[in-house]
Amino acid sequence: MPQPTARLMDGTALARRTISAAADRAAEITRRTGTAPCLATVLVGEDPASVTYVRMKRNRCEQVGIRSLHVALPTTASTAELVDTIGALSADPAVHGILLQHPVGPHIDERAAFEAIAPEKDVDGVTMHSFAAMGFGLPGFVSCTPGGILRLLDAYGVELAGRHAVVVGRSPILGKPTGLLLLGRDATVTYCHSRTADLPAHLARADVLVAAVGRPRLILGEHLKPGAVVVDAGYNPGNVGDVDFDSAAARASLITPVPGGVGPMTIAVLLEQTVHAAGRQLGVPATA
Ligand SMILES: Nc1nc(=O)c2c([nH]1)NC[C@@H]1CN(c3ccc(C(=O)N[C@@H](CCC(=O)O)C(=O)O)cc3)C=[N+]21
Repeated sequence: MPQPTARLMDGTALARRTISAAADRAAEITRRTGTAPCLATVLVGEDPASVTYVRMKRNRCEQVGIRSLHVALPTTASTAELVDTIGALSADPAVHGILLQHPVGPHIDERAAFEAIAPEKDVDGVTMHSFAAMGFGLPGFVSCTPGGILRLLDAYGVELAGRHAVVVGRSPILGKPTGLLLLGRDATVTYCHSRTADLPAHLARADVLVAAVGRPRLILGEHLKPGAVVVDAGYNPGNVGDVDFDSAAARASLITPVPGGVGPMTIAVLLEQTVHAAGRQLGVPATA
């Protein structure tokens, strides 16, 4: 029996457009102030996936005219050292945005480290200040992956108001803020997580499903409501998502691929927020 095939939500193409606009804005800021926007990236330890992600972000920065300043700390760094490092970047007028790559290792108080990021430099949307703004629906920096997810849904005309969105995962920088943003757009939001009883019963009721749990191919086509919109925000080793793409694509109406879906949009939002932060700190108001 031939199955309808979902349309792809192409994160690579949307990211290219978003990044090109950010590059124009970065050039304008540099031209008017003589100072290029600057993102500081902070990495603790040498986890190979984290090293790769940070390198990707820095390469992308350089391509669009954002300077990047990298701070690598050893795995043995203490919370106090990390907080001091981030505090110094927060106070440095040459730095406009700060990204602390997650995870930082179990011996570090990650929340304390994130909170050392000055709110006006929190271009990764990880501080309590940014989280509260997301919750209240106020302007501010959004968590990059959740922000990228909303941009994808908007670009493909996905209606959110009144629809049932199911978020699988509740991590502080991914699942939880994604639910807040969806709620802010008047979706009816259900969070599922490791303690959820009968996950399939919730999945079957999702008009919009966001998988953000980090369990390879947890979600199968048979779990989906026919015609569901499926966003795979899972990042697992080897570029494998949380959704079993082939079976899900046979049942969904729209779906993000991995790679080429949410990942590129995460970086696009980071760059966009970095140039926005730089524009404000350097006193170059947005023209458009
Ligand atoms: N503070 C913090 N903020 C983050 O935003 C953050 C983080 N920590 N820790 C790790 C995760 C992971 N992450 C990704 C970003 C882009 C791709 C991405 O662009 N992936 C490409 C594939 C890349 C390839 O080809 O290897 C894609 O999906 O098409 C993936 C994963 C951001 N994260």
